[in-house]
Amino acid sequence: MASTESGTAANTLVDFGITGDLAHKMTLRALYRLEKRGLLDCRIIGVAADSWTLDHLVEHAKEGIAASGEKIDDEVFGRFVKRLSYISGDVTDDSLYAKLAEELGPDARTVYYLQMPPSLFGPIVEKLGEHKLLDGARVAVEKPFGHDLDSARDLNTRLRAVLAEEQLLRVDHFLGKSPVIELEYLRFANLALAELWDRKSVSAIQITMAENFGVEDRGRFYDPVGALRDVVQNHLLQVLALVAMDPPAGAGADDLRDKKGELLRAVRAADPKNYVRGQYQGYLDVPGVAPDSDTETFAALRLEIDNWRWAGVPIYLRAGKALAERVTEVRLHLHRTPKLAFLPKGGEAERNQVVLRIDPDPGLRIALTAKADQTADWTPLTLDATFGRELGEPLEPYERLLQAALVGDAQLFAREDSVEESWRIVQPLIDSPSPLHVYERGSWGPEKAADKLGHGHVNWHQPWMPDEV
Ligand SMILES: NC(=O)C1=CN([C@@H]2O[C@H](COP(=O)(O)OP(=O)(O)OC[C@H]3O[C@@H](n4cnc5c(N)ncnc54)[C@H](OP(=O)(O)O)[C@@H]3O)[C@@H](O)[C@H]2O)C=CC1
Ligand SMILES: O=C1O[C@H](COP(=O)(O)O)[C@@H](O)[C@H](O)[C@H]1O
Repeated sequence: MASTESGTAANTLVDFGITGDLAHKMTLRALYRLEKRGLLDCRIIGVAADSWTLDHLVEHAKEGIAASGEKIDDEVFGRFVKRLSYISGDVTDDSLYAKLAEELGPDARTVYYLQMPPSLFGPIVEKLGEHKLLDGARVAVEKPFGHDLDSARDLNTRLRAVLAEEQLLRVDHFLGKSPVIELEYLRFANLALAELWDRKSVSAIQITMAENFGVEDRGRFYDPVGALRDVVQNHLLQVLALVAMDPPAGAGADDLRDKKGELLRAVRAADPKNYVRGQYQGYLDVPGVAPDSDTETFAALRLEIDNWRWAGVPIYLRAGKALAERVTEVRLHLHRTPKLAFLPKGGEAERNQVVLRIDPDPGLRIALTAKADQTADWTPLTLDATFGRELGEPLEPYERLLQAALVGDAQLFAREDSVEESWRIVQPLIDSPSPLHVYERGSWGPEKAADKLGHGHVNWHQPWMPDEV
């Protein structure tokens, strides 16, 4: 196994897949933005199959960065380009690694970033090992990490045969989102939140990831995957781990990851009876989708956590494409207060809620109840904070993750145990998928999701949307 120097800043980023879609849409822009902030301190060696010239790659990068809405500063872009070189070749071919070794030279402290088809993660890492290119290096691999529990275990075994766990960074871009990172601080640095964060106060947790667009041009990728594997197994369960874990005992990457792993271990394997699958009308016409596809574009499920903090609190997750809004949020419903005689109508007020909006326009809402003068009834009262306004503009997820990979901070990457536990949790839903319900584009998914999962608890709440400007 290669030796590890986790924590040592890299001076070289080898970007496998630099000509691909993710690079074009997101990661080249993230590197450019790091350059603009003065946070990029390495050379970048791009690797892909295309026999492009460096000039072609530079033009392609510039066009992709501009198309993402980023205003390009020529001086910054010039500095960024000076860092770039490009090697073309097939990653299954040994000659590529000979070229790479020559380009790296003896002094490289390298991060290999694999934004590549996942079937190539194993072969690339093994070739790097065979060519003795892994000593002191880190390897960041994109999602998905496996397509079920067995394949995730196999991939772990294969990668761990040549890499120490500290060298392996499993990317989940949700872990780079600032409100997701903020969860740990908000929860544990504020008594006002910390004291109500358990089953004594919380009656249900709902996590929603809604997208108001369909699969568009990604049919070939999406159809064999579906919503459960695409975003629930990874993004939503990672968020749940941060929402529900106990406080880490220290500041190290493993202190946090220990607590996340512990929480996920306490989540019961999902029950197919508490799972609703949907497919939006028109999905079957998307190019690349099988004409009789049974793939879900919507998944809603109820989970339970067997520990002292959360026993008996239903955890609802839902994610879908072509829904009414684009919004991702975490919502805690608190218990009802007693029916006190002096309160309006002597009746029940709405439950208080705590909402963390992850996207768009991250923020925190506390939903309370008041009685306005002159009225005989309850009036909702919300206390809202918008992080952008209060806390300043954050790094974008890929800026943060690429920078963390380069400086050797593993905290924002998923560890082996949490990835495998997440697959264990959703595996029964993969093995026994529930029936598929077709839903209208622009709706909130199949009505079944509300009926079937909500009964006896709380129904899905309309997400908190940013104010119209
Ligand atoms: N696209 C997205 O929005 C997202 C993608 N991801 C993940 O990122 C990874 C990459 O996805 P994406 O960019 O969409 O994929 P693409 O198919 O667009 O790009 C794949 C890259 O891999 C290169 N490649 C493929 N096979 C070989 C080979 N044998 N030898 C050398 N290079 C090769 C391609 O080079 P060439 O073009 O020259 O053939 C290309 O640069 C995947 O794991 C995906 O799941 C994660 C989140 C979002
Ligand atoms: O990983 C993925 O995430 C995106 C959503 O990411 P976001 O940062 O825009 O919320 C999702 O659209 C895609 O299907 C999935 O592969």
